[in-house]
Amino acid sequence: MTLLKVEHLRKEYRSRIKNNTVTALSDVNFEVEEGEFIAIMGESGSGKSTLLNCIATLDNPTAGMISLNDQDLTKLSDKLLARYRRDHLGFVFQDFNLLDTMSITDNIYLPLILAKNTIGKENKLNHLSKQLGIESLLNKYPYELSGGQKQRVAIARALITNPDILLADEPTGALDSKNSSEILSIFSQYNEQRQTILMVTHSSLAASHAQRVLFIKDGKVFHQVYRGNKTEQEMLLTINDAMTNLLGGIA
Ligand SMILES: Nc1ncnc2c1ncn2[C@@H]1O[C@H](COP(=O)(O)OP(=O)(O)OP(=O)(O)O)[C@@H](O)[C@H]1O
Repeated sequence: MTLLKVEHLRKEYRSRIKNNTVTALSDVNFEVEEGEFIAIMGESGSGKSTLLNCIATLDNPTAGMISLNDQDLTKLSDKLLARYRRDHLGFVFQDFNLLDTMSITDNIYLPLILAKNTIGKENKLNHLSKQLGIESLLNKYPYELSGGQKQRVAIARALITNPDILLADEPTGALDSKNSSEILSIFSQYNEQRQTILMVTHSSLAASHAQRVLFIKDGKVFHQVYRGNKTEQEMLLTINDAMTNLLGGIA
């Protein structure tokens, strides 16, 4: 079943000083099936974060349509959007975005508290913290944790509401290779349990965990590769080939 549809998405930014217009996205079209794990790649400034922010309803598109479960997000009022974001979307960021004044437990509970949906919160926390290996961290504070531990906590916080889609912007960008690989394995495991994931990344190694990679250039999706039956290693070679042949290399 199609979960997410992006049609003719356009985003322009107007500079206040010179009245210049920057076209971050010119005409983006793609669909995501339920249970897919998709990576979005493209060179710096190609519009990856803008695209993710529009899907996350954190930014307003200039034109076009984004629908999740047949609900057109571009037509919702700000109040309904905030609710929609809370109830249906999960977020993981490069810099974790945990609140230092709250314990790990309270950080993970936060989306449930904001959604006023705290019934069974202890069971949800127990389940996720076991899966993510963070049980011993629950009474600590974010500043006491390593980057890899913080990202596991951020994943628990993103998944505690059981979101339709997990949106991740460079989730391994601040991690060393060992922690990156652990976080990507966690994504793959949740994807095997049918969690839909959309991840922006610079890293072809990170993208090789996905089932499909979309390449953005000049504000459009201009190429995609499918994992199919390829191993991660074979997928990595395919992605690197695509980058070399089609983009002239991405940093
Ligand atoms: N708030 C903004 N105001 C003006 N221009 C912006 C704004 N946000 C992004 N842009 C411009 O839109 C274009 C796309 O930016 P975006 O951050 O989406 O790219 P990106 O592919 O995520 O880049 P990177 O990989 O470097 O993070 C760039 O030209 C950028 O300068």
